[in-house]
Amino acid sequence: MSSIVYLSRIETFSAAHRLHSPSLSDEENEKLYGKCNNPNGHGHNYKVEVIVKGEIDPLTGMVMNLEDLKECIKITVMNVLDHKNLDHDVTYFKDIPSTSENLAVFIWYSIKDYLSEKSYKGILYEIKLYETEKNVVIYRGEKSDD
Ligand SMILES: Nc1nc2c(c(=O)[nH]1)N=C([C@H](O)[C@H](O)COP(=O)(O)OP(=O)(O)OP(=O)(O)O)CN2
Ligand SMILES: [Zn+2]
Repeated sequence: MSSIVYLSRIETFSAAHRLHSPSLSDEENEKLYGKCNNPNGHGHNYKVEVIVKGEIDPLTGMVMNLEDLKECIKITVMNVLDHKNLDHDVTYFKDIPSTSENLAVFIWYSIKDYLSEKSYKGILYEIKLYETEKNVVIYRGEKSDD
């Protein structure tokens, strides 16, 4: 019987954003998001933890080569999000608010697609995104029924 192990890597990136929903009026946005709706935005030093899950390969002793995970995060997260304005530089956030919840889902699908192309299909287990030291979002690819 093979052991199932969770392997994790953490990276940090800096990005600016403004919480603003295009479906709401300016007044409603200001009321809902408060200081985070500041028209000129604000920034965070985000921390993202990417966790993969799988059997230990008996030949290599690894669930996944960490060099591959490092490269994956560099291409899907760092190159796309680090030192960027999420709302202006990332098309995904053109029409949806750049909350941590939406950002975690964006990162999940970017990493999932990358890993699938690299023969690591189904290995992604969890994205844990720290917007601040106190505000943390977890996404595991789950969807509601509706
Ligand atoms: N559900 C969510 N609520 C909020 C989000 C979010 O992404 N999802 N984001 C924000 C702001 O962007 C930002 O995170 C708020 O920062 P801040 O209040 O400074 O962060 P802290 O809570 O860590 O700081 P305190 O000093 O403890 O207030 C707002 N809401
Ligand atoms: Zn913010």
